Amino acid sequence: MSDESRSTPVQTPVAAVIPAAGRGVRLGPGAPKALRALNGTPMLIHAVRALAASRHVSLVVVVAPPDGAAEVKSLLDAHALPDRTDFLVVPGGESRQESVRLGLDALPPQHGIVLVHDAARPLVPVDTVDAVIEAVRDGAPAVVPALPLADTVKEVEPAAVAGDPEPVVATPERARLRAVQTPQGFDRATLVRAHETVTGNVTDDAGMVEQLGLTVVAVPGHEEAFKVTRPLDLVLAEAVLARRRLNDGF
Ligand SMILES: Nc1ccn([C@@H]2O[C@H](COP(=O)(O)OP(=O)(O)OP(=O)(O)O)[C@@H](O)[C@H]2O)c(=O)n1
Ligand SMILES: C[C@](O)(CO)[C@H](O)COP(=O)(O)O
Repeated sequence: MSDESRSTPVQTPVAAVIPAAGRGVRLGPGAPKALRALNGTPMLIHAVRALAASRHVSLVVVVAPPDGAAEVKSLLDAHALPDRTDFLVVPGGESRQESVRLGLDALPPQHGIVLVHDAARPLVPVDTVDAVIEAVRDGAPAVVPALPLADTVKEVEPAAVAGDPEPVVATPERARLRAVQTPQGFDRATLVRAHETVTGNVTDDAGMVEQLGLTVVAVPGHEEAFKVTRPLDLVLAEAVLARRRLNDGF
């Protein structure tokens, strides 16, 4: 696309907000999830490097566990990032939504495009990051990376007691479903408006933009952008890192 036909000029600076303030309850006991090691390096550092690998990203805002901002700042100081990338650290909130809002509040004015990326998706490839940025620059107010599903999905009547049988009420057509990842990319003003306007239970930022009545578009996600949620995901993440080392000839 030529630069004249873009709604967001190619020079518009891009910032990434990385919510990293969650506890990681589903991962089991231990340090806050973002600070746990993958192959000896904190998950958060992998995630920050993954976003900073994009030459378009000039600022990374890390939203740290509420009492962990100083520790996160020291970690970032100790692990080199590209010279072109600045970073800020702010303390997070009670929910992912609140943590993202606190990250947005810290952004300097010049960043017109914002990516929101889970620290819990430490291995997203740079091509996925760049595809999201490109789609925002091409005029989409909100962009999600997404993958087709491998499993058939059922809608159920949730059981009152976990583990009890649950009646199946529907089988949505799988071809129309996608599993959504991060980074999700936004025209900044749209994302700020969504966070000012939408309340209630949302599990991703693009869902808030949908509630404003705006169009969200999906671009191809990547299997390595999976979210580290449960213990087996740590095993998978270390295996992906080992495969990368082999491919890189280390
Ligand atoms: N109060 C919160 C909760 C979550 N997150 C971040 O949002 C991302 C996605 O959340 P999830 O994977 O659910 O992480 P946790 O909330 O830590 O996981 P759990 O629900 O198992 O505790 C993570 O990078 C997490 O650190 C955050 O910044 N602030
Ligand atoms: C934002 C997200 O990663 C998109 O798949 C996901 O919705 C986060 O959900 P979680 O319950 O906070 O893990």
